[in-house]
Amino acid sequence: MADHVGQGLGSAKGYSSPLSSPPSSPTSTPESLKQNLPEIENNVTSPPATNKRKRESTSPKATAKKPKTVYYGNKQEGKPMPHGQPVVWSDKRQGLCEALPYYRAYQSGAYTHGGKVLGFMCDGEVGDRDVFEDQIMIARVGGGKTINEETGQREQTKSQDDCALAISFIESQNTRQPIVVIAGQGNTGSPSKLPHYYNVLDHFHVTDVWCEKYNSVVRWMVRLEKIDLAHKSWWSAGTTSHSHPNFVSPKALGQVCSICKVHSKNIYKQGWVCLNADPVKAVVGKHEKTTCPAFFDFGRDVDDKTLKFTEEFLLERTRFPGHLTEPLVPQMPNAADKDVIGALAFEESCRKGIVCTQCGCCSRRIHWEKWVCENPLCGFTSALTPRAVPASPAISEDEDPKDHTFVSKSIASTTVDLCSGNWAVTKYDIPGEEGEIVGNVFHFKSNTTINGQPNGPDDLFAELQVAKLGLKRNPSKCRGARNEVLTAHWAHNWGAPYKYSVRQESTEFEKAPRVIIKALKRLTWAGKQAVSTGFDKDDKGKEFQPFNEMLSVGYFEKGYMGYHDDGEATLGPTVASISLGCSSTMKWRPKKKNSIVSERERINQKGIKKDVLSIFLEHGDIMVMHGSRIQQLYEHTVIPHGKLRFALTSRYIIPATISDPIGRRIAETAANLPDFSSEYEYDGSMTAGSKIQVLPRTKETHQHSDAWPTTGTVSSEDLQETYFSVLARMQTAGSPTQVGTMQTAQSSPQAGTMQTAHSFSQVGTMQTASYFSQDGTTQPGYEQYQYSGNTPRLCYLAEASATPPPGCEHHGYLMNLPVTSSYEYTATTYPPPSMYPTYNGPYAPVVAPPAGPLQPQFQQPQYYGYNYTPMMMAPAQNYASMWEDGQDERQETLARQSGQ
Ligand SMILES: O=C(O)CCC(=O)C(=O)O
Repeated sequence: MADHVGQGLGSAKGYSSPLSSPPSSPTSTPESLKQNLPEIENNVTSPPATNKRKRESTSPKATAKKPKTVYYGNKQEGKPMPHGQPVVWSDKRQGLCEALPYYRAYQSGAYTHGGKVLGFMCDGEVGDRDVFEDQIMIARVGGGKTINEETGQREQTKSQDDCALAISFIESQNTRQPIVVIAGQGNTGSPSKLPHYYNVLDHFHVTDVWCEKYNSVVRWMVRLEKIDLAHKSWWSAGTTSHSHPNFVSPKALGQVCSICKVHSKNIYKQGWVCLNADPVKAVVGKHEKTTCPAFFDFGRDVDDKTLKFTEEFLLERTRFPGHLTEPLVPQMPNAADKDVIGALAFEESCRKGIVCTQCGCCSRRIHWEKWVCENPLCGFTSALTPRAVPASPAISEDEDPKDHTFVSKSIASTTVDLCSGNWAVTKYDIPGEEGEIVGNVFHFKSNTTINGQPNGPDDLFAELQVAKLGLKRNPSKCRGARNEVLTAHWAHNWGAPYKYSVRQESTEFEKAPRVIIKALKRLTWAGKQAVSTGFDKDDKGKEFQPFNEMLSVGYFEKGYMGYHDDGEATLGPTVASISLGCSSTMKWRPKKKNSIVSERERINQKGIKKDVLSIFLEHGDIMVMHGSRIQQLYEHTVIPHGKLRFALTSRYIIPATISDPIGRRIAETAANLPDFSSEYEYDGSMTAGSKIQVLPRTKETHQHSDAWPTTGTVSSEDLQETYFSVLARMQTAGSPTQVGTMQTAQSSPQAGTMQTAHSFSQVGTMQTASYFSQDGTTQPGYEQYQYSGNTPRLCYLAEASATPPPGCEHHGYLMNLPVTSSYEYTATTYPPPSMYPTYNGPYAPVVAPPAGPLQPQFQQPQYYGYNYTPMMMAPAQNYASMWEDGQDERQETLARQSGQ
């Protein structure tokens, strides 16, 4: 390894997520990966032999498969095989842009940031004088090409005067900025056959940026030299030998121009020429070109198309004067990132792609819950378990709702009085081309009371975070192609399949998680309200059609849904959606091909119009659009303002419009509601959905200990140390009803009793370590608890999922987990098990402590946010009847606790 490479990478801070504290795992460097890459044989690349990068979750199968190199019908047929393989590659442009911090250029051939070039793409459009060798690249810089109507080729027909990209290359050279070069299979000049469509070559540095003429047209050129010259480049033809760099000779010497006094190198075989055509220079406060009059004047007739570079210019080598600070393989977000205070694992860095540590494939985050390598032959996956995000205003960026609200003068707004509940509803009348009303947008404004209702928005938000929603990003353009573009949000459809331009998977309502059905009921209520007060309310026959579909959409930080309409011919006139999580702005603008405009209108060149309505949606708000013509005349977009948001949107798909009878049957069956759906009927009232009794609460403050890890196995020593301590620790700031992280420990020194450590790192997922003491010896591990129901105010049920050790009984808990930011949590009792339709197993009753000597901690029954039998393993019996029996006693205890 060359010294400079080692040095640079040693100090690499990595392109890891902005969440990064110093990574806990070693940074994977290009060098280390290179060393691990075996020589290519029969076009097959083996994965690196070892990879120590820490991952929170990785498919165990990942290392077993050997990804094969895929060759396309590229422009390099007949070229020799390369000496090695790229450590980073992609077959999708979006993959590169999402996974590589040094190449976020979706369109252009170079990625600039802070006025410097960080990444450069050499794909098609190879110029006559371009050079692509083992150690150097020479290429034309930037734009200015148009289609030549005669040849049909893209050609540069006009001189490039000021070239912003050339200035950025000069800045990279001056600041010693390494540039990563990527080569595409469209490049005819590569010395070998490139194995993937996009292949990351290596770090280069700029040695020369100059202006030349080609076909009498001025153009900018750049010469880049590979930084690590000590090792043979992977793209060298397999048969060529590696030439070690000579930094002394040859050198392309030059001379000073007698007119402008500026030195130019001697780079053309045809002779020296002045190359001074600075892109722009600031001269006394203004920008002025300082091109020398002798620029590109050879003093004789020279056909500029036939110019050739001198051997010296091609062979000279320049030691890179800077340092490599960023690796070719960016660090993927890892557990250390997640442990940074405030990090949720929904940050933009987690929305981005990764470079697969097994095969180097740039992989977009297609699945909501994990990264899956996009190389179909690999199988690597990686995940970060997200934090439980509380339903709190704190999860929205600091936005002023007024700044996100706009109502065009042509739109009348009125307040709608609903007969039930305390929703504040605003109705907007949306005009057509003649000013007639074509539909309404309703904004149902929620509030903390509505949000906190059982099965209300807070509960829905908590449940959505743990439900299996199958959310995926789907192609919005060019499905399967190199330029395929995935949406900036994740989605999954429920009920009748909803077919629109973005194709996605759909699951019938009967298989949907309960949260979908609960939300559907709320949207159905809102839709009905809207239709009964909408612009066509008097039009008989325009009855509300209950929704038979729901699109669940999830957004990470910086996700969005672009302008679109819900105007498919198969859809009914009403669309309703509920917003959960961070706030967002929803905006409507008239489509191009109609005469509707906003008073702010200044139609831009592409005919795109300004928004006529913009509303600020907060957690719990419901939006309803009613009127098909809204969809014909307008399009809408949604831009969230925070790290996590869900939107559940329902529509009515008209079965009669599905011409294929099988498709119609499938849609009808998929829309059947599960039997339990009637439990979640919603009528807008304040008591709606409160089948679950809300009982009095008390607050207790408990000892706080940091001794425990938030995840992982807890040793019995840990248990002893934190003997019967309760830790309720908030991981996220916000209101006192948020669910945070909670760890509990209970223990008993007696044979036949039990020690338990509970560590809650997110709503609904509990990591546990349990130790059963049978005969004085501790037997670790047996329980893995699962929860059913995941809402802050619902009781939680922990159920052992494996068989207990001999002599131990199955054991269950009822729990409740509201956690406040001051290390207090609210102890709430819970209604009888019959109130919990999702659970049919046994419940641990609250009973008195066992007889006999006890540790002081166990001498009183404890109520730590949940009631349980402190140390005794309850024998299997009829818990439900025991519950009933203990009811009075519990009420008394509660009354005592709440000082009544
Ligand atoms: O509220 C949202 O995020 C998007 C709703 C929407 O426009 C849709 O699903 O079509």
